[in-house]
Amino acid sequence: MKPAATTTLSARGIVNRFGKQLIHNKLNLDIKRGEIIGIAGGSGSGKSVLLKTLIGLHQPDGGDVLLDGMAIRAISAHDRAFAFGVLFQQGALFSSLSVADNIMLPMREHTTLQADDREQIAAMKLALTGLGADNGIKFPSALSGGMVKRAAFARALALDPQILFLDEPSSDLDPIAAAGIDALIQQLNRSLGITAVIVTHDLTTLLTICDRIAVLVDQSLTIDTANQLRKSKHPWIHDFFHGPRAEGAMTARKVSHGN
Ligand SMILES: Nc1ncnc2c1ncn2[C@@H]1O[C@H](COP(=O)(O)OP(=O)(O)OP(=O)(O)O)[C@@H](O)[C@H]1O
Repeated sequence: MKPAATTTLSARGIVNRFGKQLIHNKLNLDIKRGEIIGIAGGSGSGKSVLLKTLIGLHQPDGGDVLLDGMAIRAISAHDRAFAFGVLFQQGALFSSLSVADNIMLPMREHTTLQADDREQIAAMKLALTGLGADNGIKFPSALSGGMVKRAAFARALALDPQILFLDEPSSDLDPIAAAGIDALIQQLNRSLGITAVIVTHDLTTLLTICDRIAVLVDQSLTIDTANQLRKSKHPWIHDFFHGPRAEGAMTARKVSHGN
């Protein structure tokens, strides 16, 4: 059990709508420093829109997102780049740039680091994500799906962010590669104390590495530990945590946690 932590990112009364479609109805979320929090919910429930809102890429129709008490709309894109590292769903690497150049891009945009230092840092980030510095010269088209995720991970870590956001980090990966990504998130959280926010459908990720889970249902969030959410009487939450896939993931959790 981790010690009680302070809130780092706070969403207050978030409203998002597209035309007549209400996506978020005054939802609240407090992300604690150093936690791994999962965001789950049905397809189209608004998880990606929520993630974009949290990092300031989408301006909500109502409510505010605060980073350490400051409204993120008042924080410059430059400062946000240091606060948030983002791994987008498909990796979103630039295909015309090598892996190392992809990782160095945020450093070129947001720091005055010299080329030698940028290269050294890129090699370090590649090593940190288990990809190996020798993969830096490759282009994204030469990487497997798991390697793309790790390269995108290395880029998300380029500026040593305070909070790492991951949109479906293990989607399209085989179970072994997916477990490797989970282990990497956990390792970064334990060794660097990084806060991680993971949007995922992957029950194994949710049940084995997340301290808390925020479930997006009925345009709002229900947030708790997996054990408490498994007791929920809400039909969607109950079915999500008690379906055959959830029972398999619970078995994996018992093996890794012992409970
Ligand atoms: N820019 C946009 N304009 C109009 N509608 C949008 C826009 N972005 C998202 N939506 C709608 O908002 C809803 C939520 O989308 P979102 O991508 O956040 O869902 P999600 O929970 O991430 O889904 P999935 O799990 O399938 O990725 C969807 O109905 C989507 O069509």
